[in-house]
Amino acid sequence: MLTVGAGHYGGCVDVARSQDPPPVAGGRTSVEQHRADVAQLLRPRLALGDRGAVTVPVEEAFGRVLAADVVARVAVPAFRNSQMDGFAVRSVDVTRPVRLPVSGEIAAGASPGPLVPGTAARIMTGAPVPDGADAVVPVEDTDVGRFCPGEIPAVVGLREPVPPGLFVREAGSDVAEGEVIVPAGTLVGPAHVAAIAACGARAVVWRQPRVAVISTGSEVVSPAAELGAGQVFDANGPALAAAVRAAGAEVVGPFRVADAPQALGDLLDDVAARVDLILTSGGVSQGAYEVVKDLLRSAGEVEFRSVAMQPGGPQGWGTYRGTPILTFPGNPVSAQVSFVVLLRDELLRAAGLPGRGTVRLPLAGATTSPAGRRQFLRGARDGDAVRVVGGPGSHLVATMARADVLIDVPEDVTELQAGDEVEVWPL
Ligand SMILES: Nc1nc2c(c(=O)[nH]1)N[C@H]1C(S)=C(S)[C@@H](COP(=O)(O)OP(=O)(O)OC[C@H]3O[C@@H](n4cnc5c(N)ncnc54)[C@H](O)[C@@H]3O)O[C@H]1N2
Ligand code: MOO
Repeated sequence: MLTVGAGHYGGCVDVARSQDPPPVAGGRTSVEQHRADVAQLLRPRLALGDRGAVTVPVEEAFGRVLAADVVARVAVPAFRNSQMDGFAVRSVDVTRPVRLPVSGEIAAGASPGPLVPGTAARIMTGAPVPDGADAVVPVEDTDVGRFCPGEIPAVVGLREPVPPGLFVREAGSDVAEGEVIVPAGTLVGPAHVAAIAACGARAVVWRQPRVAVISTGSEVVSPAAELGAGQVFDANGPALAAAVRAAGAEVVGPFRVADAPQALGDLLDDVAARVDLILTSGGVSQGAYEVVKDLLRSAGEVEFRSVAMQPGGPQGWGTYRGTPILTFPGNPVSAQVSFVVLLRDELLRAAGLPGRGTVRLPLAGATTSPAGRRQFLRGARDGDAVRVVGGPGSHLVATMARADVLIDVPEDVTELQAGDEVEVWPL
């Protein structure tokens, strides 16, 4: 007899099969019901304001929600400076066309002394306007015409009277020192990053949810390894880690663990205390070595059920030592679809980010779908319509990379024609 099972298992581990949920319609739970159960599990534990605040450098503030007002550490501009490359003058010296001697040059970054009355100083954009000067005449409006490096003209001819304040940017004209520049609760975007940086401030943001990502399976090896017989590269760890990050959360891991309950238990014990959510893939169907199901049935408060969706049918949800845990099926398309349909919006919400939503689009061509399962077909936008990409198989991980949406086909729909409207989830 050929025996090549997981050596970590003894005989048949028929642990508490009676814990299976009572069957609902067709023995499966609807996607809506499971989404609602996942939301009920996660929302109280992942509330944005409950995770504590952290101070981060401005470079790390993008995409985070401010837990406190950001206050300007300096005024902006911090000093009176020139808005143009030109000549700094006293407006009282230029009430009519005049020629003024050029008394010096002020480049950006300089710290000039006061302007000698009755003279002009060559000045560059952003350079401090010297005390005494109250206006800047752009070089192209003078008889100098344009600047050359190191060649300071002796005299400049100014053709028109100059009003006070011309092309001078006053200190604090954008924001005053101590002013609130971005209020608490703001989702930090690029313009906020610029404002926070320009004011020399740091950002106090809500800590991101921390999610441990665990791939299970004795056949699963690092994508950097050589592939042995019967092995597969770990696609789920990297994929779920990327998806978690894209949804505004921090990743702990990703980890890989063999079909060995003791090893998985040790890893869960280690991560449970330091994350807000544990995400596993694999080990939840009907095989002899379903490490996740077998361990968590006895050691955790986790329920397993069959959800009426494909891919992503076998699902578990609950807690492990008080930490929420979701167990996704191992097929790589199933794991990714599970994330999009069940978890993505919850993580986005926990990070204070908007959900991705769905849209309705017409199908570019006819397709079929099995009865009784809500299908999440891979699709690609095609002009104003959407077309199916590849087949329904949940192992088609490389094909999925050509898709940019999931096409949601309801349980009772078995045939769709070109032009029929379908619900579409963006990937
Ligand atoms: N008798 C039954 N068998 C299966 C059923 C069923 O209802 N009855 N359900 C099928 C469905 S649907 C799914 S989905 C899978 C789920 O299985 P598991 O969650 O136990 O996952 P595994 O068996 O560990 O792996 C499934 C498949 O995916 C590959 N895999 C796993 N992890 C990774 C990874 N990190 N990266 C890449 N590929 C991975 C693994 O090698 C298997 O090929 O069960 C069906 N069976
Ligand atoms: O439900 Mo499984 O996730 O079909 O492939």
